[in-house]
Amino acid sequence: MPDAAKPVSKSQTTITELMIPSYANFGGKIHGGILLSLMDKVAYACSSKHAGTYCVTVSVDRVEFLKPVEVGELVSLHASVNYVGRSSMIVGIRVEAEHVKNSTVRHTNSCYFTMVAKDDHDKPAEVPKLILETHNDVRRFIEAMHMKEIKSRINEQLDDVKSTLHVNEAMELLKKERCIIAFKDEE
Ligand SMILES: CCCCCCCCCCCCCCCC(=O)SCCNC(=O)CCNC(=O)[C@H](O)C(C)(C)COP(=O)(O)OP(=O)(O)OC[C@H]1O[C@@H](n2cnc3c(N)ncnc32)[C@H](O)[C@@H]1OP(=O)(O)O
Repeated sequence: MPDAAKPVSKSQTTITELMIPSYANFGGKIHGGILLSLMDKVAYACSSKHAGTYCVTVSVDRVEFLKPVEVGELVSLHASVNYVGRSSMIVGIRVEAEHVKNSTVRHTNSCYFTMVAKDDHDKPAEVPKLILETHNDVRRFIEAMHMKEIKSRINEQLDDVKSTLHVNEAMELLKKERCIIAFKDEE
């Protein structure tokens, strides 16, 4: 019988990994794909601890590589379940890069992974309720509720734009953009 509720603290997970030279891109900085893969790993570990089942990644929000990560730094990814629905969980991930020699820690990114728990038949499975033990837990839960709502509004608006867009009529919008229209013969 799965737990009816679990505290946020029970599934909080941190992964720390040394950034080795083979993780670097042509510019010598750590490849974004490596960081994304670590984020996926920690989101999976954290969500499956909460759910007690296999989980899948459904959606990734607010991944922005604003500060490069260097070879030799220790990257720590701190994950916690911020919000639960019926089968979905929003996992917040804080990424920090530590330069061991000069003892500096930089916050490089915070992002949000939506994970869904699956049962043995590959169907979405109900997850335990979340026990909010601190004011931070409550703040993150409420922020996630807002995030979900804003995202759904943005998705609706984008669908609306796509379904009502008439390219020939909208070309006027391109006048100030840095693009050149050069149609080749279209079949
Ligand atoms: C460079 C080196 C590489 C090395 C590499 C190593 C990588 C090391 C990683 C290891 C870590 C392992 C990680 C394994 C995990 C995967 O990798 S999973 C692979 C990628 N993900 C998938 O395949 C998921 C595919 N999608 C699905 O299976 C289905 O769409 C889902 C997610 C089950 C949803 O199914 P559905 O029939 O729509 O079910 P439905 O009941 O409508 O929705 C279920 C829930 O999903 C939510 N949902 C549905 N769509 C969305 C959406 N778009 N956004 C948000 N929520 C949604 C619903 O709101 C609902 O939530 P609740 O109300 O239940 O809370």
